Amino acid sequence: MATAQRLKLENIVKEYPGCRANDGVQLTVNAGEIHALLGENGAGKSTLMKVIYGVIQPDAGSITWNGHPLTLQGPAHARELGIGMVFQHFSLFETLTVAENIALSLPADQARDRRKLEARIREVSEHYGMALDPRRYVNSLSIGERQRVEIVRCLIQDSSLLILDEPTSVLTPQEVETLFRTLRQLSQEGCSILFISHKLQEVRDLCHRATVLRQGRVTGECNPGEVSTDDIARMMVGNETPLSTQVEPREPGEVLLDVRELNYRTSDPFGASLQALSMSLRAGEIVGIAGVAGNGQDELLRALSGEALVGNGSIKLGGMAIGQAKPGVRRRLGVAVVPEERLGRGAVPSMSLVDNSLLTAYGEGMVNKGWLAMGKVRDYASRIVEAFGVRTASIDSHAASLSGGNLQKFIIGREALQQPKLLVASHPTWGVDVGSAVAIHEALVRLRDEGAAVLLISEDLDELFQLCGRMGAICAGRLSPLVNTSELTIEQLGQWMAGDFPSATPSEVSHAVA
Ligand SMILES: Nc1ncnc2c1ncn2[C@@H]1O[C@H](COP(=O)(O)OP(=O)(O)OP(=O)(O)O)[C@@H](O)[C@H]1O
Repeated sequence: MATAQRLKLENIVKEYPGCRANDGVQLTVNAGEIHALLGENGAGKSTLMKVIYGVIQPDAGSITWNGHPLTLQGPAHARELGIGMVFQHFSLFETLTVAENIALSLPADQARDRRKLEARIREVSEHYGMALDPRRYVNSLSIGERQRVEIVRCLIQDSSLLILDEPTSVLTPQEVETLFRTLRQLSQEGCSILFISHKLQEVRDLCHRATVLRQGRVTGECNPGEVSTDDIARMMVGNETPLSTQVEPREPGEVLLDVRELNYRTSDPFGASLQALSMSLRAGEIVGIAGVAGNGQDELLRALSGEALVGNGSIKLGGMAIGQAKPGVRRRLGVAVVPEERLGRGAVPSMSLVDNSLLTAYGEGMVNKGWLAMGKVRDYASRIVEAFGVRTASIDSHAASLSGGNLQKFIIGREALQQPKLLVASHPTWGVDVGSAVAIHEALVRLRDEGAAVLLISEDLDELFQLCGRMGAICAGRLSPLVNTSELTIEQLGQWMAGDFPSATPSEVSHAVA
């Protein structure tokens, strides 16, 4: 018996100024199929998903839905037909409850009877093993629970196609397992799933079929279970791009950053206060900090960057106390920072790449006696785009118009090209394709070899083990000992991530670098 075809796209074209994001895309998704959409950063995946969800209209091409031609009027129309989407950045109101949030996307007749809606939320979430209390306020939910709200919201509307845009990048390994169980169950019940991810092993584990996009065009299809992750990566990035970084060990130099007994009380209700955190970083080494999101990583980055000024405990850079120094002063002393959030914190969405370059790299000869040397700013932006392979129509494009991974490459490039003494990088390869991840890793290793200290905060354990000379974990604002990576097993690191470690005393910290 032939499998029912749920969705068929033919010759979809979508053009933006200076860029053909989708260039004649063909795609079919069958009933009950988990279909991966793969491709390098800027390949056109998110654009295609927005076409399918009715957020944008294609310039050309046709969509067939359950055998019938379709012109989507907008997302509400898509939802009515049974097409649901879970975005990379959730669209929930923090001060409303789960049920209130879900009610907002339902037609009025379904949203009115709140009791009935709450019962339905409980029923759907229990059926799919995603425990959710409809009366809880969204601001009290973890990231994984928020994602559940988005998924349940789609399922309540009887979605028969669920689109997930990089759903696992924000989840802990345990949450990923739960999500995959739910997705497999949905697929067995006939729901189709379109799954965008850069994590190729996950795609192999979960997906029945994969379509690969490159520069807006389909370049291949495969059954991911039958090929290796390297084969899939090659389909995405071609033969020339290396798929992994060679990291030669290197003897580090003098202590550059010295943090002692740092206490910092966070005002973020979902963060973790830093408790007597001590560590030392030497010039010419990459030190990694693993941990489940929300355990103090952001607070540590704020304390080191100067976004938060700390008086309790000490931070010294090259022997100079900087705990009370503002971000601008620290930048002048050679501190560069890559925060986790790209839009809003790493870059201003409505500003061009040129202006975003100026924001942190102004010390690179861009300001002369109070006058801006715009030629230099433009040269700097062009150098970033060139050196880090940032795909953009021009350096005058707004940051918000870049694909997620390309903006990430731009921010890393902007910080790395300043040749900092200390780079603090949080999740530098989040949402970045396999080829670009290698380019970013190489940039970090180059900085190390030029004598910089790099603090790498990441949830990607492969990345940490590959790049770091020493590493440890942060849990509930406490830092484990930082030990030589060659002496650390993944099991031990897992225990440390769960908080099972003795507190490192200041003398142990000194010992670690002696
Ligand atoms: N609103 C927009 N204005 C101008 N260009 C855009 C806009 N949205 C996307 N683009 C461009 O379209 C291309 C495809 O972007 P898209 O976000 O679809 O890529 P992607 O495959 O999802 O990438 P990533 O893996 O990095 O998320 C990119 O070159 C991007 O700069």
